[in-house]
Amino acid sequence: MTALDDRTPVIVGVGEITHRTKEAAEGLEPIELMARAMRAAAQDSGAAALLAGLDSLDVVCEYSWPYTDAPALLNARLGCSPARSVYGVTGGEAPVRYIHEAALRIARGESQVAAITGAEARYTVDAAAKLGIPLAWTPRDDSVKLVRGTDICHPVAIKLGAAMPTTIYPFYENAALAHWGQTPRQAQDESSRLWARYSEVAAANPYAWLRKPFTPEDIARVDAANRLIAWPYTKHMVANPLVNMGAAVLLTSVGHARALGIPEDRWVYVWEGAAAREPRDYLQRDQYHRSHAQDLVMETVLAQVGGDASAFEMLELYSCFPIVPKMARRTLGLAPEARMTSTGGLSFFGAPLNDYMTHAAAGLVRALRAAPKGKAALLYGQGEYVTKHHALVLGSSPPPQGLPKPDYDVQAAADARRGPVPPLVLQYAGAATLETFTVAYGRDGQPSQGIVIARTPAGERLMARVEATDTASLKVLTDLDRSPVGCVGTVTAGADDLLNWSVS
Ligand SMILES: CC(=O)SCCNC(=O)CCNC(=O)[C@H](O)C(C)(C)COP(=O)(O)OP(=O)(O)OC[C@H]1O[C@@H](n2cnc3c(N)ncnc32)[C@H](O)[C@@H]1OP(=O)(O)O
Repeated sequence: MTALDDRTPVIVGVGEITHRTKEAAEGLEPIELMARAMRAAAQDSGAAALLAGLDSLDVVCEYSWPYTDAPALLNARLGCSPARSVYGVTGGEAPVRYIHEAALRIARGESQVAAITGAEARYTVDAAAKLGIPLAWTPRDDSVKLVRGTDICHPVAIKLGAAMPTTIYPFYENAALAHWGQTPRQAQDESSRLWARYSEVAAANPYAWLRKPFTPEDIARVDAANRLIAWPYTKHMVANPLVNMGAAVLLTSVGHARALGIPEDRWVYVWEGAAAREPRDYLQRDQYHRSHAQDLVMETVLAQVGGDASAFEMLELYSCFPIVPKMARRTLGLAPEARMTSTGGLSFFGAPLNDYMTHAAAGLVRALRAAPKGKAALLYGQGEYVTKHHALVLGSSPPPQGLPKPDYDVQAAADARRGPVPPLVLQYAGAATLETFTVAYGRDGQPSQGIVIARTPAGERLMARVEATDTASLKVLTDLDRSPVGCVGTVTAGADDLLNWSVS
């Protein structure tokens, strides 16, 4: 057996905090949640000296209470002075990338102790705002630029109210179920069963926000407590950002872990990974029934463990909306009833925006420590609007291939799979075939409008509204027994320079 390279990166400490208070005055600000998670991670490693030697810090981009300089505030709270202190960019996959890149820096000998941390406190922030209670926290800095859908999406999508994740992911759901030959009812059944299993995991996770198992019926049934958000997703099928949560992951090298006396039963190894992205503007994509970037990332990590997903003892497949793990599990060749989370998912564990995957990493680390030697786990995060994909293989034993490979980018292979992108037209009248769609609902449970992406007979793409008063078209869009994708409607000029689509 070859000796283990001292530069081999290992995760040695994980920490999480979930602060489930209803009292705004008791709420902890995000920087404090991060500080507590970092201290918990150091304690978890068993080496108090670990934080003193921190040389690299990544703070996951935070939205609920923006700070002028979050890394500096955190370092001051912890008494650390890492040479590399970076505030992240938006994206739910970001923690996976930061862990991967921290491991590569350690393998290159550029870093000895690295931390990834993040937190959100939107539950408290929103509760305090509703009650008009000022929060005695570090002053927030609203001049900090936070990327929103309106910075990313095409102007026509913004005008149509389709620049939010809750509207965009249903475009993929509705296109994919038609492509897979499912009826909407079958797809809804798959989503609610899948989500029920995520909720069971959350129920057993002490850090989860909603610690109760939900049945598939609870998740799919539309009622006052579980209103439709955007067809076909109910409130229980979408990520819950109203949480107070923080998490941290600490990495070091095998050599340094030994020097600090960190016991081997704390070590979890970083094996390999892959990343790719879709065009940021979703109207510039070739179709909506799959993500080439996700496919390539999944295929690459599958090949890294020998081509059979059963090699993953446990998985975390990102779960902001059911379509993301539903697509990923098909590419991995997993059975519908496979367990795809160790955390509980963004609807039930909770969705601290960009930071869910730091919690997911913590959960997988704990699970791998308890697993037999030689086992692998898959950590897959996704960001923006089915846009950024990053997967990382962790292991309970040293990586079989030696130090992790520096190049994890599979972008060129993903791009090579793309078909032609249809030109977008903003003015059009006549027949148009439905490519995909959603229906947005108000708080009263009534549809506020349908939003469709359709193709002209010349193959151009357009985006149009279905008026709330066009009940015949909305009935076709929400028929559970027949997908409307592929059906031909008529486009006419509508209000605000936008187009209307209606069933012919
Ligand atoms: C790459 C990515 O990760 S993309 C994903 C990005 N994240 C998202 O898009 C978040 C999507 N979700 C949401 O925006 C919100 O959950 C919404 C808008 C659907 C619902 O939020 P609200 O309108 O504020 O909720 P509402 O007023 O109906 O109910 C509030 C209560 O429901 C809870 N709640 C809010 N959302 C959810 C949810 N998705 N699931 C379960 N409970 C929820 C709140 O915590 C609150 O609980 P309380 O009664 O204990 O105080």
